[in-house]
Amino acid sequence: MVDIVVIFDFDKTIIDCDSDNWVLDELGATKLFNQLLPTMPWNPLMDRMMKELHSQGTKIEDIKAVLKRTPIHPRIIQAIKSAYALGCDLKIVSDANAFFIETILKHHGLREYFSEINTNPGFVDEEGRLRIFPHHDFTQSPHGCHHPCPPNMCKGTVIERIQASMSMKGKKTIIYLGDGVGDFCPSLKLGDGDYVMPRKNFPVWDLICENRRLIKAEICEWSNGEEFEHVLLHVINRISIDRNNSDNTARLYSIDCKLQTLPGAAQEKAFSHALYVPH
Ligand SMILES: Cc1ncc(C[n+]2csc(CCOP(=O)(O)O)c2C)c(N)n1
Ligand SMILES: [Mg+2]
Repeated sequence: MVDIVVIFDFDKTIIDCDSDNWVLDELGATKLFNQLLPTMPWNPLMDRMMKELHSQGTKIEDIKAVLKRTPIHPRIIQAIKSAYALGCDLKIVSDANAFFIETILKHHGLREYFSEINTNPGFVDEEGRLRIFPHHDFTQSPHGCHHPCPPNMCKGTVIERIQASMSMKGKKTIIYLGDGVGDFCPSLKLGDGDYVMPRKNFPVWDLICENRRLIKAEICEWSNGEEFEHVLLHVINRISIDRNNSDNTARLYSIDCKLQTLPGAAQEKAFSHALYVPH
């Protein structure tokens, strides 16, 4: 049994673009988006853009078709399946939205590999319009984090909640993968024994390099789909081997304690036997 939780960012980590920009570009809405961006926060603007597209006749099926074409590296799909098969608990923490993420994951048959998706709510309303809301409602109160987190989501707060639930379930190690400035705060929350996998030459990697002393987790960088798979599976293997070694040490120690109560010849016989007993 592996007790590892793997937490993935989504945009530019699982998929190879920013999903919001991908959808707006593909539907020809980028110009209006850029005009309005100086006047509105990101989430309300995405919601507004979906309203504009809806009123111009864009259907949910058109948005889904664009999402299904989102670039994703085949080795990343395989890495997710392998990490799951090795017994890891997989979760997503993303500043994209639930509709985009779920549509893309379902298209690749990946939805059921994840036990949790923490992101901005996104759903289709009764008029067939996609609505997008902030994960954290910053109009009520700021989330209060001083790290470079967007106003609608502090991923560090999400990680702290996951850490609290892990300690109740006896899960021990986090592997966190991300690329953006919003992935720095959760990286700071990781402890000794955890792993952070920043995407090399992306904003979170720069922040981690500049603040190495603040990071308690082991840092394992990656830059493309092949490295994502290779590094992630290597880290999972290493944790499993370390865990087995410490379990074996504990088991041999307990055998040793029992043997010391036996007389000499019986001790030797029992010890050679004990080493070959499969567990
Ligand atoms: C002030 C401000 N600027 C930009 C954004 C939007 N934003 C930044 S990175 C990103 C992709 C995140 O997906 P992931 O977390 O999966 O990488 C998005 C949607 C924002 N919320 N606030
Ligand atoms: Mg990202």
